[in-house]
Amino acid sequence: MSQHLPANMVLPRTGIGIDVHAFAPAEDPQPLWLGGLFWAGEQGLSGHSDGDCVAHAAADALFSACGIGDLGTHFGTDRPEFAGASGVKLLGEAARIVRAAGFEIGNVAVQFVANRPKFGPRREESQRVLSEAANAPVSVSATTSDGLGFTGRGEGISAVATALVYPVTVSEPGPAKGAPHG
Ligand SMILES: Nc1ccn([C@@H]2O[C@H](COP(=O)(O)O)[C@@H](O)[C@H]2O)c(=O)n1
Ligand SMILES: C[C@@]1(CO)OP(=O)(O)OP(=O)(O)OC[C@H]1O
Repeated sequence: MSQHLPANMVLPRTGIGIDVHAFAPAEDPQPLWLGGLFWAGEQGLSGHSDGDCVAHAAADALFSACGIGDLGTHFGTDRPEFAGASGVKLLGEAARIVRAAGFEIGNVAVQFVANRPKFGPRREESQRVLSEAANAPVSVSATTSDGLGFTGRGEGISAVATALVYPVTVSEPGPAKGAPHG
């Protein structure tokens, strides 16, 4: 498909990502990693990796924006090297893949749904860690689902993310100033 755009106009591209992880069962407790941070004393999430659904949703939104598949395409659960991998590492790797595919990242916005952990006091810290991983602005917000659904029952955490990317075109260098024409 070809798009007809005015000369010199570059369209940014949006992407979306959703990720959900269940809390690990009491008989197999896990540390909680969320938004790139360790949350001492909080119930952890289960997963092939560290279960950081905020970082995963952000990575998925980046892949979605570029049209280059999703988390499973790049970090499948059949890949032993990603067992226990940190969300920060996966987000950093996703950003590297996105740039290798010819895009730059405008920003990523993530919201997660959970009763706990109480996110507000650590928002800045989380945004700093994730933004450093992506080398682009990542904002994170949180909400409860007012006690409703699996997040309300405390069975797991869900996260949704959007991303904005734009294609990077490497322009040919023009003629040097003063160079003869023709
Ligand atoms: N895990 C969470 C959930 C929410 N917050 C903050 O509380 C605000 C109110 O949440 P409601 O679901 O009751 O609307 C929300 O806007 C967040 O600022 C939080 O810090 N951590
Ligand atoms: C991240 C991967 C890979 O370790 O495993 P999980 O931690 O299970 O996470 P999920 O969000 O289900 O995405 C699939 C995988 O790519």
